Amino acid sequence: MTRFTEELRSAADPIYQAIFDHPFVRGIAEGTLRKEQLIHYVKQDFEYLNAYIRIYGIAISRCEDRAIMALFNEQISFILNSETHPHQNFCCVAGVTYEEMQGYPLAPSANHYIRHMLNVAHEGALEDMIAALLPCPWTYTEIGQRLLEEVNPDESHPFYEWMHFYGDREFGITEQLRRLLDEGADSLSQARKDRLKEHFLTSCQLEYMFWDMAFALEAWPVDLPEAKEVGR
Ligand SMILES: Cc1ncc(C[n+]2csc(CCO)c2C)c(N)n1
Repeated sequence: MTRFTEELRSAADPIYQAIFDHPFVRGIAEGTLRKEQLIHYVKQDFEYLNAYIRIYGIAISRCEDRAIMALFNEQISFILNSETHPHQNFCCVAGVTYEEMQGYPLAPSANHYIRHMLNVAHEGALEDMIAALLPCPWTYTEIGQRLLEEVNPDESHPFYEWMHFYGDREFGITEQLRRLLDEGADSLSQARKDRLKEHFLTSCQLEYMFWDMAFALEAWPVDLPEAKEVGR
C-alpha cells in the first residue's frame, strides 16, 4: 500500500520541481547570489525559525505521547543551536554579522507562510500541524541532496557548508514526521485526509514563495520609516 505521505509527495511534485529550478536555488548551486538576496533571506528566515519554534511549542501542548514530545523538543534545540549554521554561511558570504540580521519585520510571503502554520495550529489537530510543518524539512533535504549530487562542491564553493548541512541529513526529521503523519492518517476519513493534503500543498507553495521573496527582495508596497521592529 502506498504511504499517505508518498501520495502527498507525488501530488506536490510539480512544486518540488519548481523549487529545484528556482533562481535562488540555482544561485546556491552556481554561487551567483547577490549580497542583498542573501541578507534578505537570512533576515526573513531568522523570523521564520522563531515562528517554527513556537509552532513546535504548540505541537508539544497537543501531545499525549512522551516520545513525540521529546522529538519536538529535540527539534526546538536543533533549530536554536544548529539551524543557525546555514545562516552563518550566508552571512559570511554576504560580509555581514548574524546579529545585524535579527529582529526585522516579516515580508509578505514569510508572513503568509507563518500565518498558514499558525492558522492550522489554531484550527486543526496534531496531524494537521504535522502536515503543515513537513514541507520545511522535506524540501530542504531534497534540495541539499540534489545540489550535492549535481555540484559535488569542494570547500572553496561559497555554499559548501549550506549544501552539506541540508544534504547530509538523510531523512532524519523528515522520516520521523512522515511516520507520525502516516500513522495518524491511518484512522482518518477521506475528507480529513484531503484536508491534511491541502495543508501540506499550501506549505509547499509557500516554500516556493519564500525562495521567490528572497530572490526578488520582496517587501510591503509602502515603505515605512521604522525599518526595524520585531518580526511577529
Ligand atoms: C523557509 C524555510 N523552510 C525550511 C527551512 C529548513 N528548516 C527550518 S527548521 C528545520 C527543522 C525542522 O524540524 C528545517 C529543516 C528553513 N530554514 N526555512
